[in-house]
Amino acid sequence: MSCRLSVNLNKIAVLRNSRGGVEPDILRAATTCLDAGAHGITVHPRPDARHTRHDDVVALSALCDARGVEFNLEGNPFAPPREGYAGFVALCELVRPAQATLVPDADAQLTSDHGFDFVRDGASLAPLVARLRALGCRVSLFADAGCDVGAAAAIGADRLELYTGPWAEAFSSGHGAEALPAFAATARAATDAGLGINAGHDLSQANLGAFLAAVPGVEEVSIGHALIGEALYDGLATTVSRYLAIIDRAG
Ligand SMILES: CC(=O)[C@@H](O)[C@H](O)COP(=O)(O)O
Ligand SMILES: NCC(=O)COP(=O)(O)O
Repeated sequence: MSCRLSVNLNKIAVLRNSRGGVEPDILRAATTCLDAGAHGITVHPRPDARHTRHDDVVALSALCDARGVEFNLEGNPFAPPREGYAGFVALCELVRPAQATLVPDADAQLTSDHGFDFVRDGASLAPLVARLRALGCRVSLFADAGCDVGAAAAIGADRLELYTGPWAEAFSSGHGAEALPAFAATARAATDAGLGINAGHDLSQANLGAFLAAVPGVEEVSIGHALIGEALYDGLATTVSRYLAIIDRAG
């Protein structure tokens, strides 16, 4: 199975918002990534609208629909709406993303840093997952390596997205080999339970190949922070094609 690459464009919006206005243009960035072969676009609009905003979600969703590629919308379904942020489920109802990825982030969190506690949150997640699936979305749940896969499978989602922050941290401190077995075991258990596997957070050109080589069945990676940073040096299209080459080599 060949893994697919969804490029997260949050960081393009960070740069744009730092000055107001429309540059860098998030639609142009998305088009460049897709032209370079990326399989889809991800955004994770946050309630404080610090990067991607309501209008970005609408415009990127339309672009992905027109291009026939996956739009992956991430967010916390329990975060209340506020001015400028309709709420995750309301956004999904509006744009019907091909994939809805549920992430348990607190409102003011710097970035995502953990998956769901499926035993604790299963009963509240199940009806939301059913509602999103009824919209036609594939539903993915953000999950820690070592999570309770049985409890996750009972919720009725299609996939788990493995939170790879701990992998990236272990890799950069020279302890990657110690971190991988928990990811591989969780991926195997999820596959056995009928769940697909996505992965994301702090994946980079440096750490992606080793992750894919060790963790079976990863169907999609969503990558933003490192990819946009690397693109400052090498250009967005070249950087996307380098990720695709890493994915190809991993089989
Ligand atoms: C779920 C996940 O790991 C990413 O979506 C990450 O949260 C990106 O969000 P930021 O760009 O706000 O860090
Ligand atoms: N789901 C993970 C994602 O979209 C991108 O995370 P990151 O590469 O920005 O850390």
